Amino acid sequence: MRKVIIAGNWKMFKTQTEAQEFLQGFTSHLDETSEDREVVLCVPFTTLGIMSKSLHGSRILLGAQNIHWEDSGAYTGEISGPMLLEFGIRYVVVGHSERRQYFGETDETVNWRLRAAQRHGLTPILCVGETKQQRDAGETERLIFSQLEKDLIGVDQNNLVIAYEPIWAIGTGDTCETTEANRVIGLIRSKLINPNVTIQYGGSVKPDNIDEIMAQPEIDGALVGGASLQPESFARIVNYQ
Ligand SMILES: O=C[C@H](O)COP(=O)(O)O
Repeated sequence: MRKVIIAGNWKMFKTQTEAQEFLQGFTSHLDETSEDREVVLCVPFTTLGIMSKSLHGSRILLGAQNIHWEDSGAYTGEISGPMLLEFGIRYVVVGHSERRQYFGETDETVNWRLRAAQRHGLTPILCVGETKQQRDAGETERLIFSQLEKDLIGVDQNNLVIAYEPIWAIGTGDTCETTEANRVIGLIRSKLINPNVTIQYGGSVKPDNIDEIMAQPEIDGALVGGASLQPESFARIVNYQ
């Protein structure tokens, strides 16, 4: 039985005050019927402290958006596993396309970060996905298989979540056809040693498309950016039918 995980990725949004305001609205909108799924918020480092306190005893789990591969060292601007563990987090996003595109993340550094997360008992959410150009050139499968092959060297597939995020669908409102997302996720699963890895879809997930996305047999959850910033819209996504 595969675990269903709906995760919000706040990216570089929300101050501590805004994070607390979000939680007040969000928790009151969660349905009891959604208890069969895990709810995760991957928040900016600066809100981990306040979120950790506010979520104590709650069903909502906390995640970070990056982790360095070393435990400490001269790496200005980076955050390590032991630093994250102090906040009681369970998940960490690794290899998001924005990290790959704007911050020089490579498959090699993604692999190091994945293994560091697991070394500290955290569950990494590995993001893979193709650009519009790669899709149009018919390179989607080759690119994703290459990412998986390189990123997963030495990674324990029993403590792993994968998010298929077509880059052209991120923040654009241009959602991937649900049947196509299902097809690609099925292909990703076929390349794994552990077929029970939770594989999410990410890219313009909204309250009005989540039911259709989650009805697809290969899709085990969602990694939600923009629509996770508003309490009502993220609660509607978590409460999908
Ligand atoms: O991590 C989340 C994804 O990048 C999706 O972002 P989005 O829901 O704003 O398209």
